[in-house]
Amino acid sequence: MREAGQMQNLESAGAGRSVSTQTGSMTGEIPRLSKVNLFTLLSLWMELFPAVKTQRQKSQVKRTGLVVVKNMKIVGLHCSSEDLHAGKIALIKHGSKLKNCDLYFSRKPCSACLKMIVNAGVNRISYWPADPEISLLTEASGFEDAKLDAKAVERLKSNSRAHVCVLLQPLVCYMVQFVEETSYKCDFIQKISKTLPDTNFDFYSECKQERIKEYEMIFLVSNEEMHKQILMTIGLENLCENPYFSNLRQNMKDLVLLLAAVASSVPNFKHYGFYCGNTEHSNEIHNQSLPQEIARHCMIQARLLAYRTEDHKTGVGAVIWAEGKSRSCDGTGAMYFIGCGYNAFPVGSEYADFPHMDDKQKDREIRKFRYIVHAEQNALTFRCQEIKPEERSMIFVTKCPCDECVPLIKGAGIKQIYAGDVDVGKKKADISYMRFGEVEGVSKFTWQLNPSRPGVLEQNEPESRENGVLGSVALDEEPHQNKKLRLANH
Ligand SMILES: O=c1ccn([C@H]2C[C@H](O)[C@@H](COP(=O)(O)OP(=O)(O)OP(=O)(O)O)O2)c(=O)[nH]1
Repeated sequence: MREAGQMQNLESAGAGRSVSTQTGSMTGEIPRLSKVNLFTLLSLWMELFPAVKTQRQKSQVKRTGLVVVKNMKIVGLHCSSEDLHAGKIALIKHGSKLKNCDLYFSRKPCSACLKMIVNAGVNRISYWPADPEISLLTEASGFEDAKLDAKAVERLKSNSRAHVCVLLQPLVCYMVQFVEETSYKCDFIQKISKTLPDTNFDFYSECKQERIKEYEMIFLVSNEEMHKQILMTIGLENLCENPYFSNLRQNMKDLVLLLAAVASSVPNFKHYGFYCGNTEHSNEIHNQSLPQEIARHCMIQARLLAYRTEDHKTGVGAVIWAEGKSRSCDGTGAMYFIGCGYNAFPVGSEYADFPHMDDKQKDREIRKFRYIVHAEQNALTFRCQEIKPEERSMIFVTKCPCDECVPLIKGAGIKQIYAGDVDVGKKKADISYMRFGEVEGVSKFTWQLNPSRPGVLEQNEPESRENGVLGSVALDEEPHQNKKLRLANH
């Protein structure tokens, strides 16, 4: 038996199947991200959630991302705010529902957070083994406090029922190559590439290199000796010996590289972003839409989810967020997580239960389409919050929603769709994409050049929104005068 399409068990059906090589991966096999690595990557990514402008980084307390998982389903995506650490936010948001949950932190939580989440009865606390939330890479005055806190964390850990651990699985063979290849080939990059006058300019690789540098600075401790010292202080002396230490660092580097590749596949590039194609209403729609950096952030979450697909050929990820009426304590501002999923066969089915063929296969009976549950369908089925009609809710899908999904999205009361649009208007033999273009009452934002004239929009922008909350400060989207690629921070 397997879990739901939201979070299937990798080990049961994951890596190493034979496929018809549409992926172009080196062996013709499609690698798959383990659920543990997916949770870990999402926690790192949540640490990078575009900060609300007023958020100041308190020097010694590092921003931290958090993924809350219950019965293998993601029930919370959070990041710390100016006032509250991620663990405290989890406590406020989930309370006693944290019982038996697994928490994935992008940094080892501090003692104040740990005592509360342990007290709530969580099952497992996993953290990224680099600099903890109370930074140990700090100037002398704060170092003693940071060490004391690390000691208290160890004491809480050894006396708690919860399993507190580092969970990093090595990526399956060719995973990094596969992600790099599919990120480069993904619709967003291809759409930009087509418009670049200089075809030799590999802006994707350039973007990825910048992201790697940036994320290594944030998530890795560059100095190996320093990293060992941190591991010793946070109770991981057993990982300081080789080969454990070098394996750990290699795993960490691979995950950072993977994150950089996926993040670069939805880049902050010139005037590209998620826009409503209808220029007549563009101003009105623009005001309703999310800031581009948040839309890109959520689409990258969906892209990460797509690497858990059970479809041999086409991985699709979907994530649903909503915007509350006012900013909450979460570092995501007014935005809160509703649900996520990817395309997979029905819960409980075995790998061989259903056909896996695409429409190149003449015999329609052995095609996958009537069996596979779509990413949006899994996100809706396994959502952890209701979709409130009075709030703006939005779904991010890595490809255009098909005719089976569009009425579901609309019927569920989702107000906005952010999606790729490569298949829009296509009618294939067993799946079609005709309805997306015509659907009314839902705003659609697809990846394209800003349809309003660049410059004009920026100067006249009346108001901007920060993480879903109206604000008076203009968002600093890229200044676009330079022909050369300029890469902004995520
Ligand atoms: O809204 C949608 C549409 C499709 N899918 C999934 C279902 C199926 O697993 C796959 C189908 O993708 P596609 O239409 O691209 O067909 P394909 O046969 O995989 O590829 P091709 O583009 O060559 O036809 O995508 C979703 O999850 N959500």
